[in-house]
Amino acid sequence: MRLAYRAESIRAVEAPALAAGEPLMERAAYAVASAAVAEARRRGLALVGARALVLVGGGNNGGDGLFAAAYLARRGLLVTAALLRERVHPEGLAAARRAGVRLLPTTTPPPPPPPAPTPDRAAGRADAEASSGHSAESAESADSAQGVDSADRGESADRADRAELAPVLAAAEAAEIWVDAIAGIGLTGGLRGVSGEVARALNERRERSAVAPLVVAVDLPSGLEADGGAVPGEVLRADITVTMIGLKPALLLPPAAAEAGDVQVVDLGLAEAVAARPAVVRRLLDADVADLWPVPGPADHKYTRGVLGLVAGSDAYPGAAVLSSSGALRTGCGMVRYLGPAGAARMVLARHPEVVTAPGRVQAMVMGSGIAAGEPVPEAAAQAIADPGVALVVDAGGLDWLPADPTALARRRVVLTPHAGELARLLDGRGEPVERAAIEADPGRWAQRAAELTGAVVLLKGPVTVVAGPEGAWYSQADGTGWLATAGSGDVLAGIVGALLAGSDGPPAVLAAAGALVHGRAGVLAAHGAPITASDVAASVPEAIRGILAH
Ligand SMILES: NC(=O)C1=CN([C@@H]2O[C@H](COP(=O)(O)OP(=O)(O)OC[C@H]3O[C@@H](n4cnc5c(N)ncnc54)[C@H](O)[C@@H]3O)[C@@H](O)[C@H]2O)[C@@H](O)CC1
Ligand SMILES: Nc1ncnc2c1ncn2[C@@H]1O[C@H](COP(=O)(O)OP(=O)(O)O)[C@@H](O)[C@H]1O
Ligand SMILES: [K+]
Repeated sequence: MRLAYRAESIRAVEAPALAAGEPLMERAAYAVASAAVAEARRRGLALVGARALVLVGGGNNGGDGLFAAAYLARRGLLVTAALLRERVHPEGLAAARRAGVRLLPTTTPPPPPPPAPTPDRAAGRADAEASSGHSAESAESADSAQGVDSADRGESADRADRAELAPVLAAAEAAEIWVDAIAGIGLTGGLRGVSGEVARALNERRERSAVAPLVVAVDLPSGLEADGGAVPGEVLRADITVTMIGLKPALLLPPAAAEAGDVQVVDLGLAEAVAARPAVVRRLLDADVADLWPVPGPADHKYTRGVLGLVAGSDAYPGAAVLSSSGALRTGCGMVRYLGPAGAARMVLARHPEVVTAPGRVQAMVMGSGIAAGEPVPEAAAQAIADPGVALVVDAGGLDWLPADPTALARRRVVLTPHAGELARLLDGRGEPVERAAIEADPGRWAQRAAELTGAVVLLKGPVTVVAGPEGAWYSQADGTGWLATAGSGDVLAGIVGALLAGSDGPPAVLAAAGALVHGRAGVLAAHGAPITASDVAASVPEAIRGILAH
């Protein structure tokens, strides 16, 4: 399982270690430099003489970057550190200077107090330094700036303009490696001022360049806020993110996580301490799914394995009945009872003669797939909603059938499986109008809100599937492929999750996440890099499970 921790947990873990004098920053920096070197080698880059640009912010993230710059310089790279703040980490700066890192200030120091004004020289020095390469002198100008950190004085204090950024852009142009140490867990709000400008300019530059640089982010791609999945503004997109102590929520949650590239966790020797903190985002791996999978034992019979009821499909969308049945049957439960309209039932039986259409006891019920919004509640669905012993998977049109009072479902095992459009409708119906686009911009937040408002677990479908439980933690599964974006693939998922709820007493959130993993994997296996139908996804479910259980 991959686990992500809030920034406050990371800080709580690092504080005693820092107080005890553990050299966390040196370890972090060494890991960043090593990751950059390893990836550069993998790309066939000759290290000695290669150029690296380290973007340095004013906090400890910048400190990591400066120490990493020093390591890289000692490995023979030609390293430039762009100092995006007037004040940067002093020990880091000293280390970088000792290692021969070329230092490039970018901000103009504030005007000195009257009555003895002195010329504002830093920008001039930066320019001069850019052309002369005299690092020591320019470092001094950055070091000796007397003003408070620009961030402390608000946005207007970041007085870099395009001209002052020119040397940074020139250094970026020349560099094969960019190390992003602008900000990490200390960032609040979207990147402002010079940092935002640099990130924007470098993103543009990278899009245009024939040979893209290797971008290594320190802790987080700068511009992401650690604790959520939203992208609050410009973010410097990374190929590799080396993150310290533990994953941050932004590195697992969509859409932020897509900015981070390949994420490497460096525990800095604090793995045990961080494991004692609450994880707010989890990502199941195959071994986790294997551990929870309901594998039948010798004493099992079909009723102990669980019976799943299906109220899915309609005259308008009969295929959903077949697809959710297929998903459930391939996932494996003792019996599938199809309880939808007669026309769809005939189609289900033609494809799956093993499905039972007689009413009877069920452990779980899938309802709503292939049923339009606004349809009345079918009797079988109403009975299941009223029976606290039945676990529910509620999809599509079924989302309208839920009780308005969230406490009604509070102790039930209920999983809602909307996509963003259906979630927007659900939230609107509960007095929180929100656009589909806003949900897609922060799926974790809105899935969580829907969980609070309904009392159910909410599995929000999308390129990354987010599962939110009313207790306030997420699962985030990114196991699928874009080929899964095909009509009916969500019906298959509902069947998979339903079969898991029928066959296991496990907590619904983790079973929903396991269902998303299996569905995603089945999609990948079925697709093999080519288009698939939802039926193909269902057909590949056993192969996905076989691979997982072989773990
Ligand atoms: N304390 C330590 O020794 C360790 C710290 N670590 C590093 O330190 C980082 C946290 O350091 P800090 O708490 O100093 O914070 P950061 O360095 O992450 O961020 C603070 C900097 O970002 C600027 N900033 C904040 N919001 C901004 C915005 N919206 N736009 C532009 N600039 C903005 C601030 O002015 C400041 O310069 C971690 O992410 C990690 O990289 C790790 O090296 C582990 C050890
Ligand atoms: N780009 C993507 N990458 C991975 N999975 C995706 C992507 N787009 C959609 N999916 C998955 O495909 C399924 C589509 O479900 P849904 O939107 O309900 O379709 P339908 O209603 O037609 O069945 C969901 O499981 C979703 O997570
Ligand atoms: K960073």
